[in-house]
Amino acid sequence: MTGKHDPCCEGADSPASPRSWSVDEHLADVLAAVAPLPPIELQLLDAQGCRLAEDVRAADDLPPFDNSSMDGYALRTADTVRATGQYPSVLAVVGDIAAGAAELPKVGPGQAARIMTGAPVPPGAEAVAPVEWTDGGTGTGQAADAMGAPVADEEVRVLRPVAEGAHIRRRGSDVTAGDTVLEAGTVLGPTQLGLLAAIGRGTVKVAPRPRVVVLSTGSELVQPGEATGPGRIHDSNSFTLTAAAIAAGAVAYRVGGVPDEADTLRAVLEDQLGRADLIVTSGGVSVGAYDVVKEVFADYGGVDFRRLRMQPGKPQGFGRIGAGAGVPLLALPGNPVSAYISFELFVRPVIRTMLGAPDVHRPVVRAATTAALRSPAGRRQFLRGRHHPADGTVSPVGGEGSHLVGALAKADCLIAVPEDTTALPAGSAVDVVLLTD
Ligand SMILES: Nc1nc2c(c(=O)[nH]1)N[C@H]1C(S)=C(S)[C@@H](COP(=O)(O)OP(=O)(O)OC[C@H]3O[C@@H](n4cnc5c(N)ncnc54)[C@H](O)[C@@H]3O)O[C@H]1N2
Ligand code: MOO
Repeated sequence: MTGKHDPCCEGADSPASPRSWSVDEHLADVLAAVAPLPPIELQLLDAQGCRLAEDVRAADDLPPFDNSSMDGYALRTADTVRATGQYPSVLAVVGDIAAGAAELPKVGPGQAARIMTGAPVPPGAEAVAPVEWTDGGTGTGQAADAMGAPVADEEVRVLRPVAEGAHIRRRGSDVTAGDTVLEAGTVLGPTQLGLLAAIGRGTVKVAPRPRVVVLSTGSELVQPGEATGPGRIHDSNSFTLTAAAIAAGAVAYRVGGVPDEADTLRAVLEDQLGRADLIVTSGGVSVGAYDVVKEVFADYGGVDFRRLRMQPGKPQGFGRIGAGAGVPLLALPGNPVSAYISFELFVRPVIRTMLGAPDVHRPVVRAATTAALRSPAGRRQFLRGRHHPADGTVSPVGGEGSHLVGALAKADCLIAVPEDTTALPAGSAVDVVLLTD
């Protein structure tokens, strides 16, 4: 936004609002205000990546009937006991069974039916000889008598004995009717969705992905692809935050570049409220003269603006807006690094909580810093870093400035320096928040 003082990370605290919150206090307050979303029934492909909200049982056996695993001939094993390449068993072909066939010929002694992979095993047959174990047969197996009953038109020579059950996939050998095939809490990927389809489920009950509206405010913002002009910059936050919301498991809607005009912001919010389970804004939460975000949220009531004892990400807003219980809203600072780190520390856990995910927080590991670190007294600092798991070290990337998006894009972790620490020599052990999904 315009009219802002130096957006450095150590802006002066306002004497009018002396209270400040720790990172942990703010996180606890934010998480206390949200809960897992109620489950919904979704079409299978809409449920990809979602967590099952029910135990799923199979209504029927899988496979649902005995069927052939090979293209070949269904036959009786006794007919092939003495079969060899030199002295094949010669069987009369009494039918031709394609996958999906409903009418099946009966296979009697001395008979065989040509059968395709996946086709039902006909009555009387005890095994399937793959076509490679035969001479390939000499007919189509489709001849019928005057009454339409199948008759042997040609023959097939079987070149070796075929054991009982050979190349037959038995009914229920995969899944038995009544089995719990997937348990509540399972994340639905391609193979789980395939299993649901295989047992005939068209829809499934899941924890829905939260619908997150990401909105960046600031009259200086220009959308990427458009020319900037004097004093203008490209809106990057709405992309970072939308992508981060999707990576966290949400469905995200990006609303980029809402100018610092109260009426416009109000209208956009009204418009977006209907499709949001969560609203995330960036910009306008500090003390600038044009920070209309605070003004507009004040109209809704219920949005609290705070200063946190952290760097970056000091100014934060959160609450609920809209009718009834309202929609939870997190208002993040505009500085791009501040916005992203605020997302990782507060918004991501909110999304994970709404998803009912067991892993709400990013993993934290200990590592030795490869460089000396310094940090402001009384604030937990989150430096950007690269983690080297092979030797248990972490290297800071870029400086402290909360505008450094170039360095941010090279980082794969955050280095957390505690509030009471102002300097750490190289080699010191630090907490490292891993950012890789
Ligand atoms: N007098 C004070 N000034 C500032 C303080 C303070 O305590 N006293 N705090 C500083 C800190 S810390 C932060 S963080 C920022 C937060 O400011 P806002 O949330 O009001 O954000 P803006 O003023 O709108 O923007 C700050 C900065 O970020 C750029 N920005 C904003 N939105 C985007 C976007 N979508 N994409 C890319 N860049 C964006 C904006 O142009 C500014 O440079 O306040 C400090 N000031
Ligand atoms: O840049 Mo500001 O560092 O606190 O969020």
